[in-house]
Amino acid sequence: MYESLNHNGRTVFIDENRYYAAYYEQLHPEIDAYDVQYTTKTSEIKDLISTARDQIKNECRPVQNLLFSDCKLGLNDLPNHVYEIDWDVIIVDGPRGDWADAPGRIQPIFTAGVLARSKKGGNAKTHVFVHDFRKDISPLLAKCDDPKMAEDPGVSEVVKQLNQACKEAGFFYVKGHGVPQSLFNQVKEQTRNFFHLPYEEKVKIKLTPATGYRGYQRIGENITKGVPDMHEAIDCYRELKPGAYGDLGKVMEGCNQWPQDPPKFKDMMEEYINLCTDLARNIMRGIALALGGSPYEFEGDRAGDAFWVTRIIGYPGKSSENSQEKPTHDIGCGAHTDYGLLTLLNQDDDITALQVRNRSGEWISAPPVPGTFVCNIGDMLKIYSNGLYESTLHRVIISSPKYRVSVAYFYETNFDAAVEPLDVCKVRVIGEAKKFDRAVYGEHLVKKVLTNFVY
Ligand SMILES: N=C(N)NCCCC[C@H](N)C(=O)O
Ligand SMILES: O=C(O)CCC(=O)C(=O)O
Ligand SMILES: [Fe+2]
Repeated sequence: MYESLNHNGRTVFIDENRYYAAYYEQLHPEIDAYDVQYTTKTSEIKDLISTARDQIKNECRPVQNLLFSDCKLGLNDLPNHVYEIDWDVIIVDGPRGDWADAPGRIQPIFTAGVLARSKKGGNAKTHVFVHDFRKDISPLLAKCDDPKMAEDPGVSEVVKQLNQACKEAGFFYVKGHGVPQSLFNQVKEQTRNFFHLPYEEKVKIKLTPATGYRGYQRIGENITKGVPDMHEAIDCYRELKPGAYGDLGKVMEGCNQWPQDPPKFKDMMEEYINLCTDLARNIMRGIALALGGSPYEFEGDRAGDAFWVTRIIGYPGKSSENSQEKPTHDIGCGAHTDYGLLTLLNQDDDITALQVRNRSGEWISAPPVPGTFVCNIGDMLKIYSNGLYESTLHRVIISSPKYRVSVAYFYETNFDAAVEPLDVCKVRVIGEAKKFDRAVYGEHLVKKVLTNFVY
């Protein structure tokens, strides 16, 4: 990649592992690779930032020659010429920062900033890209049962990031989520095993109106805006006691239908769903704080008895030698928004297919990041937030020949919740014409489910 992007220029690669740097140089003789020693720890982040602020006029000046600098945030042991070149592009994609003793990216980020600002050769810009978008929500999870969680600095950092992500993108990746990696990956593996079975086997748990729309649907059976989606799926919903929500609940009444094969599929999924429910409730506490409310805003009558939906999905590959049915087009799932509060998506590690529409109307890929959930906001949270947060349009486009699986967990409000903007949000979007009508979640869901299939 570096070679094709860089025409007659030079590329320097920096890594904290001396052996890796040497190996990299061997692989790419046109690149110079150097090793570097990071001296920070992510656990010191607060001190480091306040030192930098105190020293902004002295050691940690934004424009300076780092070779002679004592700023703790700067890297000063790289080869001299690295500081002298007017770089066009700097990419920061390391080192790791996901545990307390990890170095974190504060040194490369600070250094890149100084190099960009300290150019000698006129006005040309240096572009700095920082790859660091995964939200580690573990500080929030650690304090989620503490009513004073908002006062914890780790929690308030997560809340700030959630607010920014929900406002700007409507989508974010979550790590540090506490779902064991083995289970996280196992649900995808067993999903793959299920869809690999012959149709006769899968159709034993067929979805019909009589099953409360629970069970297996073949490729093309789900419809989005009139177009059949090129996916097969098992749909599951929280089970409702008969008559629980009167006529409204009737459509969704029924028992989930679990396959016999793979064995223990039901047990695995129920364990997974329970963990997702806890996780989503806790992320919603963070989002409640982000909206300026109490952490428990989405409990009680709103989502204290949360309804949930789980879709276990398989997408045939493009040339589909690996699937029983040929896809007739490449739309795995047409553009839609999700219906409830928050979606936790566990997608296959090595295939990019999910796309999200940004505020300028462009479709942006949301590639898999192993071990993380992709989260997005649903229609009910858009209403609660009075439109401060958008329920983002997304779709799945098939371009890989490989069969792709994903497991989407949807955390919703109470089935009978009457949803309207929170008071704290009405205040925040004052003067804006946008105002949302009240919606009853169960009505919204039933309306969607009844148009998702033609029976
Ligand atoms: N429960 C949720 N969110 N399901 C999302 C499925 C989106 C596709 C569906 N055919 C539609 O048109 O909505
Ligand atoms: O499979 C995916 O990546 C997304 C699925 C999805 O958006 C949905 O089922 O609502
Ligand atoms: Fe979706």
